[in-house]
Amino acid sequence: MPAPRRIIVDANIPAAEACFGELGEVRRLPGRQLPPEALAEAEVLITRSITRVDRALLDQAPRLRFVGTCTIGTDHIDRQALAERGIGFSSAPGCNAEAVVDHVLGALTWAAEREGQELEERRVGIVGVGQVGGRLAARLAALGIETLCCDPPRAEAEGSEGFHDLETLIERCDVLCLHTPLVRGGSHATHHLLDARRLAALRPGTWLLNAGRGDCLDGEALKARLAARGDLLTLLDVWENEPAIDEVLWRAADLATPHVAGYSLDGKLRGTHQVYGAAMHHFGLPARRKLASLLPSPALPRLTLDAGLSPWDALRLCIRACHDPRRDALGLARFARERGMARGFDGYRAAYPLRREFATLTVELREGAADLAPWLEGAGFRVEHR
Ligand SMILES: NC(=O)C1=CN([C@@H]2O[C@H](COP(=O)(O)OP(=O)(O)OC[C@H]3O[C@@H](n4cnc5c(N)ncnc54)[C@H](O)[C@@H]3O)[C@@H](O)[C@H]2O)C=CC1
Ligand SMILES: O=C(O)C(=O)[C@H](O)COP(=O)(O)O
Repeated sequence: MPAPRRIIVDANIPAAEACFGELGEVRRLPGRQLPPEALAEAEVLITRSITRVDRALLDQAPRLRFVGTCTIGTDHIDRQALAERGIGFSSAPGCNAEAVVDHVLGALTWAAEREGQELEERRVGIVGVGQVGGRLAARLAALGIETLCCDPPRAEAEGSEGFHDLETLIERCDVLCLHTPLVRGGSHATHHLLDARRLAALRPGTWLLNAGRGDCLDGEALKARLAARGDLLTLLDVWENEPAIDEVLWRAADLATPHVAGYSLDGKLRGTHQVYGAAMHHFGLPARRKLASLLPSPALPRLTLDAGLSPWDALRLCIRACHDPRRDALGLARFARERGMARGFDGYRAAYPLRREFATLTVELREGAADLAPWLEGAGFRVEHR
């Protein structure tokens, strides 16, 4: 198959030239508004989640031979339409799952501090136990936190042991973390999975975190519950109608971030690299570029701890050294104030500060702090003893 010459990439894809430049001429464009003249010529289209690749877009792109999305989620892609036109496709499964889990730990440890509790006092329900939810369950278990998992598709395929239904999680958990993909039809649809009835059933004091997709939760119903009872702690990273999100819900949320849970540099570059590999394979070409050559060394490679910190204080310190979700909440607020919500939401994401994953930080423990090792390793940091 001849190599493609015209490649469109979303403007916010790091290392796009280094990778897709091996195929042909790379043109960066704003993903929400791809110009018709560029689509008319494009043979390869590489997106993130903000480009709706549907029949209307494909009608404008008659030369397209491959579409890639450097994201985990694929709800913005009409895969049936691609298949019908014989257009190759790849997403980047798992690419930023570690980053989302880092973000969840940052958000939950912040909530615990705000409420004057430790996380181990709460039972965490995980809805959607795939790449993200599964890794979250593993890290929470390593920290000694009780978790209940809900994943009906997995329960059906693998047997129900270890899985619970959503009603049980709502009834028994103090924290509910939503990590489902957006699925609009079928027996396991997730659109408004947390609907008015389920939101009303949440126990007073529940911490509700959504880092799946905004449409998995009925925002109007959540707003109504918060206005009527104000008895939930809400940690929202994804929203209905991004980027023009509901500003009343945004103000009501306790921690409101602009869909950046997966925004580590590591996660973004893994996404680019996975899709690059798939595109090269599609065109029968060798993928020579190595992921390691794209990743810079971390700006904060090491931290040293000595005796004196409790495990949770040590964890909070290391977590915040890598990623503090409050910075993203403040960033969204500032950008929204300066530019209006829709432009501010996208603007903050486009200017996202450098963030590396917990696994890039080595925590060196002096002798008096050696007993912190299981906690720090459990949370995802590398540990060395001195
Ligand atoms: N906030 C952010 O920045 C990010 C958000 N995401 C979102 O998180 C989603 C999950 O990511 P992964 O874990 O990597 O995907 P995955 O495909 O590995 O796992 C999703 C899991 O959800 C389960 N599931 C499907 N329908 C369900 C239902 N009705 N109830 C409960 N569970 C259900 C599936 O069986 C699967 O195990 C993505 O599809 C994406 O929408 C992903 C990355 C970053
Ligand atoms: O990977 C996914 O799925 C995500 O939700 C992305 O991390 C979101 O990033 P953008 O595609 O909105 O840049």
